[in-house]
Amino acid sequence: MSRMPIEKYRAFQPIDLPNRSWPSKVITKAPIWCSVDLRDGNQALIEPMGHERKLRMFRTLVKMGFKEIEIGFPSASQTDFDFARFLVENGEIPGDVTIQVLTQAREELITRTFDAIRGAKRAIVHLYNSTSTLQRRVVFGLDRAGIVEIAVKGTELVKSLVHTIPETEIVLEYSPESFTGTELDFAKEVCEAVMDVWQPTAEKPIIINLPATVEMATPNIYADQIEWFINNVKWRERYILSLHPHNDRGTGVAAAELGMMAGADRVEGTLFGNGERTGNVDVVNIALNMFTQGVDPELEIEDIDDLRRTAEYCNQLPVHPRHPYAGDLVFTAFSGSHQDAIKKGLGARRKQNDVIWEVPYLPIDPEDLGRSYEAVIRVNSQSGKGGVAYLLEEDYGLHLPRKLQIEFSRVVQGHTDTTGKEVTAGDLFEMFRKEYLEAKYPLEFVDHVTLPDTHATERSTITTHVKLYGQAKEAHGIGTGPIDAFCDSLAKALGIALEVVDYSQHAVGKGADAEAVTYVEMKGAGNLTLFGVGRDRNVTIASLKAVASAANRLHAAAARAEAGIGAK
Ligand SMILES: CC(=O)SCCNC(=O)CCNC(=O)[C@H](O)C(C)(C)COP(=O)(O)OP(=O)(O)OC[C@H]1O[C@@H](n2cnc3c(N)ncnc32)[C@H](O)[C@@H]1OP(=O)(O)O
Ligand SMILES: CC(C)C(=O)C(=O)O
Repeated sequence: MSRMPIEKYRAFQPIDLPNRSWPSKVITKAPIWCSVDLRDGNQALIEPMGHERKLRMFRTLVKMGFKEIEIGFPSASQTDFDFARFLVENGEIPGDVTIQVLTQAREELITRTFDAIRGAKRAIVHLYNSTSTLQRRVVFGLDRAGIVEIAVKGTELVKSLVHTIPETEIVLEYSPESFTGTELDFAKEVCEAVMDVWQPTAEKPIIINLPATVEMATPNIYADQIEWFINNVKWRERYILSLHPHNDRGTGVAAAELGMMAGADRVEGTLFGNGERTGNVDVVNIALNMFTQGVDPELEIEDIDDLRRTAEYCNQLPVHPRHPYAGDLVFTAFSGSHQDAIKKGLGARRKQNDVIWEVPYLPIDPEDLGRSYEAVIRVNSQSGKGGVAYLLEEDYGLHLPRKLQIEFSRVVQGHTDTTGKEVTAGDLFEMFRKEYLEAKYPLEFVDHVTLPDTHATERSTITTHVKLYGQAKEAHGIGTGPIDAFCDSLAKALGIALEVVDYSQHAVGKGADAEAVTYVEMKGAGNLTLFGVGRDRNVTIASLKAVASAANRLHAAAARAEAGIGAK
């Protein structure tokens, strides 16, 4: 028997934090957002963005309300350098937006970084070096002191260059890269050493960014690490604590949320989670999670489809159809019981005019994200009557009586089971038209004259013109109303015995274009009952057509039964 090689792996050790307080905290306000789409996102692309795609992404981020945007790694590539210069020189950076640039703690890279941001009003210089036990050993071959020295030297150099661009306010961000694989006491040591050099104040704080460069454990561990850091590192009021989660275990969003509960002030991430390997944390996801809790996310996400298209264009990568909030299918229900509950939920909302959003299976109102209800319910072989009825009602104004919904959904089910394919609202209407409105054989209604009986005012007499098996026929009847009289005429003259079981009618459309739609449930030979539907500008004609439709459907069902095919 095969076995996974579990001996190659070991469990992440829990953090010793007996009085952890984050589990009972609640997120009540948005963090400081920083987009890293143009840096961490970009460095992970198959084809990194060129100038035009970068600019489109930058303008989109500004429009969304990001106040801090990492625009690249200017010392690493000419494209990134030129892009920084373009933004600065062309007045692309709004007064309330701060650009951020990443650099390794290496002299030539730091110097070039300063050349890139010269002239900006304010810039965050983001300095990093890896601090994890693994990278110390295999990448740098250095002990703790050697790693601290890289960070300190880098910080000293940044500090010494600040005066060379006095027109630019410089904020330092320091990342002990691969923080999640770093012993907490060492993370404290290296961050405090950086702060000792930089000498931040409460008015001019440093940004300490604690990245889950690789997500190595459950998100509660990340929260513990953040809370431990806040409790143990000096000068809490002099640093902004920033999170930078990746998503290796698929829990990047959870890690960010628990990290915020643990006291973080700031979150770095990307739109829809593009980024190295499984991605950076998805800021849209976190923001909309907050929104669904009634907390202002302080990002504008009013047209999520447009945003998704922009991200897909800039990254040249698709967003998964099931991606939270943004995927093509997330506001779509195929399964019958979901459709039924959504239909009822939306109906109840319309009636009650509720402010609070509560619709089964829809944690957010699609309209709030610029999406429509149209895509909410789609029909395939997993669907029930609710979805079918919803689409016919929404798109064609047809309010099918409940029993007709059941009857017609069997017709649809037969079709979807055979094809295995989805059916659109247009397909459904076509099926409905063929099944009910076009049911004209063997009996076709042509015309009628209905008169109230002068001797008994409650009764109507009718003269109908129909075709039976293509032959024109005239028939006469009398009854309590036009339908009853029509049935009487059919029975007397043509031997078609029908009994009305249920009847309803409503208008479709408005004004001169309004039409009546009539649904009649009729009992025929052998007590079989089926619906007929008629549609006409004249309410009486709509009803008589409905009777003819039912007669034809009963006839077809009887013929199928006789042939042993089985009546519907
Ligand atoms: C987790 C993250 O996402 S961090 C950001 C990563 N992003 C990128 O790497 C994208 C852009 N990077 C690049 O284009 C290149 O790596 C450059 C231009 C920055 C540097 O390129 P190179 O000079 O060829 O060096 P390379 O990237 O291979 O770096 C390796 C060297 O830098 C050292 N180094 C790596 N990171 C750092 C750091 N943060 N600070 C100081 N030194 C570092 C390594 O120890 C190694 O030194 P060695 O050559 O003496 O062994
Ligand atoms: C530079 C750092 C913050 C980074 O990108 C990471 O650790 O993922």
